[in-house]
Amino acid sequence: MTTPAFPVATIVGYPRIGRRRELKKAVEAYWAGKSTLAELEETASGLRQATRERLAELGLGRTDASIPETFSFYDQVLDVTAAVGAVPPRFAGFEGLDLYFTLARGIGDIAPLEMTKWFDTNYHYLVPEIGPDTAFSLSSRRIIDQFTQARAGGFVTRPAIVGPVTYLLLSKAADGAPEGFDPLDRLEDILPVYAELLAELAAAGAPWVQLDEPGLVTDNISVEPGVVSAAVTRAYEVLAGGQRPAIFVTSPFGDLRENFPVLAATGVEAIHVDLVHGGVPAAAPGLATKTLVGGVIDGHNIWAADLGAKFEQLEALTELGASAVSAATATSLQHVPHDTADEKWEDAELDANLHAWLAFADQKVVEVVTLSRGLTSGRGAIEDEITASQQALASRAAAAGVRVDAIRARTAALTEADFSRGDYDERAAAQAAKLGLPELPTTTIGSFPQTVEIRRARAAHARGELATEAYEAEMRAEIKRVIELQESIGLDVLVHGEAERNDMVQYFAELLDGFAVTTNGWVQSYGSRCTRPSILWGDVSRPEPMTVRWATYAQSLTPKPVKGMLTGPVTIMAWSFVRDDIPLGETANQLGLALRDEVNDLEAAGIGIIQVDEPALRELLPLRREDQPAYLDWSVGSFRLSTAGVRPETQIHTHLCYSEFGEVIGAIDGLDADVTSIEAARSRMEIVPELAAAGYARGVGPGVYDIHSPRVPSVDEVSELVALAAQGVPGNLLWINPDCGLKTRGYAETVPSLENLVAATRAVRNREVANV
Ligand SMILES: CN1c2c(nc(N)[nH]c2=O)NC[C@@H]1CNc1ccc(C(=O)N[C@@H](CCC(=O)N[C@@H](CCC(=O)N[C@@H](CCC(=O)O)C(=O)O)C(=O)O)C(=O)O)cc1
Ligand SMILES: N[C@@H](CCS)C(=O)O
Ligand SMILES: [Zn+2]
Repeated sequence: MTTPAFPVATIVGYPRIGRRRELKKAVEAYWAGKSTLAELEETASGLRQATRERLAELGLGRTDASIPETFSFYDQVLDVTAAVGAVPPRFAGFEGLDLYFTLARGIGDIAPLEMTKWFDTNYHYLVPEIGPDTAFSLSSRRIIDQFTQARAGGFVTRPAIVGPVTYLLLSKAADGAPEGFDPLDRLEDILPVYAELLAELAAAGAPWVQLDEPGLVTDNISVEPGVVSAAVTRAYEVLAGGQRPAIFVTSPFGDLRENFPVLAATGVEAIHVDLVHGGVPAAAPGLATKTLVGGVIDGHNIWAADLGAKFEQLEALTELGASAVSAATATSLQHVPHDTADEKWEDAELDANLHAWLAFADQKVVEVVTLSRGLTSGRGAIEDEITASQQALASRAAAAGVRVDAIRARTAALTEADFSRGDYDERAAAQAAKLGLPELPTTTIGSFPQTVEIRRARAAHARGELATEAYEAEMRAEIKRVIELQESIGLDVLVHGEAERNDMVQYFAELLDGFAVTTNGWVQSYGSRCTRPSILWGDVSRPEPMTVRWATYAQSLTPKPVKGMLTGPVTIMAWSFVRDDIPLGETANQLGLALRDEVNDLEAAGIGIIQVDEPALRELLPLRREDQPAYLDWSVGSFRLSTAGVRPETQIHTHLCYSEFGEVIGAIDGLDADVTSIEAARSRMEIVPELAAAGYARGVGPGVYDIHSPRVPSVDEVSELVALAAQGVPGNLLWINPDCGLKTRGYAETVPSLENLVAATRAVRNREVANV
């Protein structure tokens, strides 16, 4: 086969939710029965074509495979599950897009696939369930059809698929698989299906295909690195051997390290290296026939690049003896918003300056195209752009608020004592005496359903159509309803319900100095759910209390304790775009201090239990083990800083979810919270024996109600999970709560689910249930 030239400029992927979340709206309308399948397909097809047109307008080639096809209705890992037909038996009877959405969301008693973090991002993928008997066959032609549709619309694009090694590394063993079975054991069986797909793409005229292999940059996986390398060799020996387009393997999120020479020795035609998270690799045999694609533009953050420094990285790649070098992004751009032009910067706190410092997806495409011009025509051809990029960086460094001496002085003066609360047993005794809670206290994680009315009121307030006073009165009325509801259900520790919060991070970013927020900067978090990550550009401080009046209002309505509710420093950082000009640990301490002031103010206002959520604690864990201790040190430290200023009788809670926490139990212990609620229902309490084995001896609330699905768990189901939890957590330390907040749920399922949770707890307390 003659290898077609790899495009000199490309991106690993592009946002697919739409500039105005058109896909979210279309998919949700279809789920709600408000539109037909044909209408959904038409919207999706229109969005794909609009994306291609936009990328061509920004400078990517229309017909040279520069533009990747990275559209997905829900998730790119689920797309492979559908393509290879790896459908667990409980979904038998469903077909097409309805099967696809049922795998994602479940229905009735059919549980969906589990969802978990995609590498170190706030994007979540659906975990494939692979067993020894999973049958693989090419079961969806969508990937081929999308290429053909693009062709009909005047484009020759590059289909992009999660590669076979990463797909299996991200899978979990299906229920009933024998001990010791690993999904990677099925590599030989899945490869023929990938090969068939590649052959079909070649037959449809695709010159290149992209196989995404981020699994090769992490050693944070269950199998040994040597096993991964052997799988890479085998996979690409098989795939390169067949009828196929030229193969481009990407390696976003980290350094390929030992897998770089392994890939170089295979028959693939182009290899991507992430030069944002990793370094320029050493030359390796096999490169002479390959294109090296330098992932120099950060797809996971929003700062405009220093084009001079990026061009130097590309120049270093040209020294390695590859047949050609191209410019690209380090990761897919799905993790950043579409376009800075969609924001009204003149309205923003920081005005037009911020605009000049930023690059969203479209600006990043232009950066890549500019660098590629330097590659083809020499640095001189892009000197003006290099100078402009360096001037923007200089203006950013010098801007007011980027460095605030009083904030730096406060973090510099921190001592060991600021991070420590003293002896847990003494605290526990003081809290028990003060709070007088029953055995197995029941609580929720914080948010109650965000109803259409709440969101509508907030949108009207943002548009200036609803006065602040009226908006706040509506929120107070909602808080009152939620308090009364919890009292009537019989929960022990109440929450105010977070009605006033658009998002648990953005809400705080709007109130803290050092952050900017966007209006249209949506990024997909999972399926149709999106967030607008805030932009952390300067030194952080808290101009005034943020939550105290809401918390005290809620507490004034009930004699039961109401938890104060804050988002922790690590999670605020993980779900914002963080600055890249100072160490993360410094920002974490600034946030820790701002939150500490809030925690102390809540305590002074009479709030006796304060929850500081850290669901993203595991998310930022570095992908290479050697980098993890330093991260855990600053992240755990910043949480402790935020919570260590309170008296012993004030009970500090934290909450963890959306990740597997087994490997960071030391860090959970390090947080030194009095009570930790943790997602556990879907994994049927997997974390409990892990905590027990580690000797964890503070309060724990392993989730007994899976809030990700609209299913109402029965009293028996909840009792069973409580019984399982009780096997690993002593009764005096066990709390009963759902897995996570209820904001994505409706009241129709929330109320009976919480009633069942309380009923199950009472049955256990009354010893009506065995094994407890
Ligand atoms: C708990 N999780 C969170 C993560 N990240 C966050 N930043 N926040 C989280 O809570 N990561 C892990 C998990 C799971 N991830 C998510 C992510 C997103 C959602 C979610 O429910 N998102 C909502 C949008 C939330 C929001 O910002 N709401 C705003 C704006 C609402 C809106 O769209 N308004 C409309 C107008 C409405 C009308 O007029 O009727 C508009 O602006 O067009 C708000 O409430 O004000 C989503 O729908 O995607 C959950 C879990
Ligand atoms: N307090 C938040 C935590 C979500 S992770 C909530 O209940 O939504
Ligand atoms: Zn949660």
